[in-house]
Amino acid sequence: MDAQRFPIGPNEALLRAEGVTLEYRSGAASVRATEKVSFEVHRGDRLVLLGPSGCGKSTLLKAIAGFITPRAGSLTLDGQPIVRPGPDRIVVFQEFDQLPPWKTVKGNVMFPLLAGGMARAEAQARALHWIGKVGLSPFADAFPHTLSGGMKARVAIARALAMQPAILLMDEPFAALDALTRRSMQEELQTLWEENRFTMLFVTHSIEEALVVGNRIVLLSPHPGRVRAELNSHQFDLSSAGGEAFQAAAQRIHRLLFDHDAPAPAVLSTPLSTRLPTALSMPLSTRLPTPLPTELSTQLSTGLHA
Ligand SMILES: Nc1ncnc2c1ncn2[C@@H]1O[C@H](COP(=O)(O)OP(=O)(O)OP(=O)(O)O)[C@@H](O)[C@H]1O
Repeated sequence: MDAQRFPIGPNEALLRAEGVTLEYRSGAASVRATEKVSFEVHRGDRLVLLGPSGCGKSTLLKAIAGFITPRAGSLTLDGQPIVRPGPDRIVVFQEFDQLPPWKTVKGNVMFPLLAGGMARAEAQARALHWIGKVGLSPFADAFPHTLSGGMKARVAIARALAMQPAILLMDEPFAALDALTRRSMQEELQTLWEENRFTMLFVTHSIEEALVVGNRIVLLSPHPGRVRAELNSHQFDLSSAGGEAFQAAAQRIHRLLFDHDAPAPAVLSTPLSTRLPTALSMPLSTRLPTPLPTELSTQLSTGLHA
């Protein structure tokens, strides 16, 4: 991998959402998915959009991917307005059956590279590099139906990173996986990020996943999504899951999202200088899975502790 492809600038905003209101229209009816949402993703960030089901997370990701035009506000990447889809923004979804079943793992990863005009030999080398990075070298010639859910997730991530996007957009990529596989995928994603320092925008409605995966978290209110708070979470990883500080952070997030009597947080008034300046301060410690306390296996779809 050409390390130059994922440069980290000092405190540099790569993606900017400013006052983004998104709506779905059907005839005279319209559904407002988000309202005046603002946040920034810096180069090398692992920013998580966290909020309950229906708060507009996926819609925001679709708008950033260029499939939906904001009703109000603006989205820019590297200072340029986002007006259409492009190879600089690749989305990984949770439906891994998006992998064409008639193509091998290698064929799946090569496909968008070839479609983008890359020479076959280069596409193959690039594909094999990323297949190796996600630990699937022995399965390069396997077909998707012979792979587990976690392996399909790895192929989707390899395919996305092989495109060397400016930003990787992940829409609950591990939500369909069993709990153990989900945890190992979160860990593998961390390892990949530590090795390659790509920029990622990750959508989830799991508080624990947000704390483990992100270096910053933007909390969205229930429908229509508005920014409720922005928090640093770079100090957490799978090894801290279940610890006191982790539980306190999870409970605080839960209160911010659902306790309307909680004091209003510093929504967007958090000065940029107090945000995590770069993703470089993420500890590079080895991550040892520890069991999550059951009271914290919080899924926000219900708004209640599970
Ligand atoms: N194609 C559509 N047409 C009309 N309304 C839609 C469409 N897609 C989503 N919505 C509505 O927009 C709102 C936001 O949906 P969205 O899928 O972005 O939420 P979400 O936060 O990603 O939810 P989840 O976590 O359940 O995936 C919801 O009220 C949803 O019903």
